[in-house]
Amino acid sequence: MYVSAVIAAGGKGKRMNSVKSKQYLPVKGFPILYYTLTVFETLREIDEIILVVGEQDLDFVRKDIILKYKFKKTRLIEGGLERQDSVYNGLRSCSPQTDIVVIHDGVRPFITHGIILESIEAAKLYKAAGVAVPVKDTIKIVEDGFIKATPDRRKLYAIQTPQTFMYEVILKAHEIARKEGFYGTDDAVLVERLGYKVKIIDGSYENIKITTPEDIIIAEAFLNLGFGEFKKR
Ligand SMILES: Nc1ccn([C@@H]2O[C@H](COP(=O)(O)OP(=O)(O)OP(=O)(O)O)[C@@H](O)[C@H]2O)c(=O)n1
Ligand SMILES: C[C@](O)(CO)[C@H](O)COP(=O)(O)O
Repeated sequence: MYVSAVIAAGGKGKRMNSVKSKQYLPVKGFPILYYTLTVFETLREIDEIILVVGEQDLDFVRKDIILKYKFKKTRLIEGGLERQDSVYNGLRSCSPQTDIVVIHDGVRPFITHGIILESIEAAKLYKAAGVAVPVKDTIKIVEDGFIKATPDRRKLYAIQTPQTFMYEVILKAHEIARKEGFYGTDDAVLVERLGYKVKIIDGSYENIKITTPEDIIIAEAFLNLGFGEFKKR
């Protein structure tokens, strides 16, 4: 089986409120994206990495990340306006022999090899798999500033990445969504709406998506503690 990874790193990171996009912010001396790519570069089962970045960042990423850190499996391509557009560009750039594609956010550096491998195995069995964790808070549905409903927490999961699919399934789902003008905030929803059952596999509360400024402090603490694949040296 030929396994491609699509790493989505074409966002502007508006919620981070920083001049530089958040995937390039340094944590303990290295850009966040360096950590995420390192996890995938060092996993033998990943055959190629398609890294999707904003058009304005292509030269900088090629020189200051891919060449500088000698990432051998990574190919760089241009992203789109929304995350979904970036992932679609990534999917179209996968090698023709791709069987399975692992889609991951460039800003989730604490993913582990173990979880990625489980997601690949689940995609082989079920065609579609997403990593998720049970929500810790009680979630309310709110309308016009008032609580409308309180869904049963036992059924609520926070979806993460990687989300891993048989290649032809996710490519078709993206193409249909584009044709119909449907935009979702993850990739699983695009196959859900076609009737596929997406297998949930256990994620990790460490697999945070670096989104707002306090997440940088958390990421630094996680690195100091040797979380993810970044064991204490
Ligand atoms: N046009 C886009 C938008 C987002 N992403 C990527 O998708 C991942 C998850 O998105 P999110 O955390 O929302 O990132 P941003 O869109 O950059 O953040 P914000 O919504 O705060 O602007 C990130 O790695 C981001 O770089 C992307 O590849 N292309
Ligand atoms: C795909 C995702 O990581 C699942 O949690 C997330 O939805 C992407 O982030 P965004 O902030 O919604 O773009």
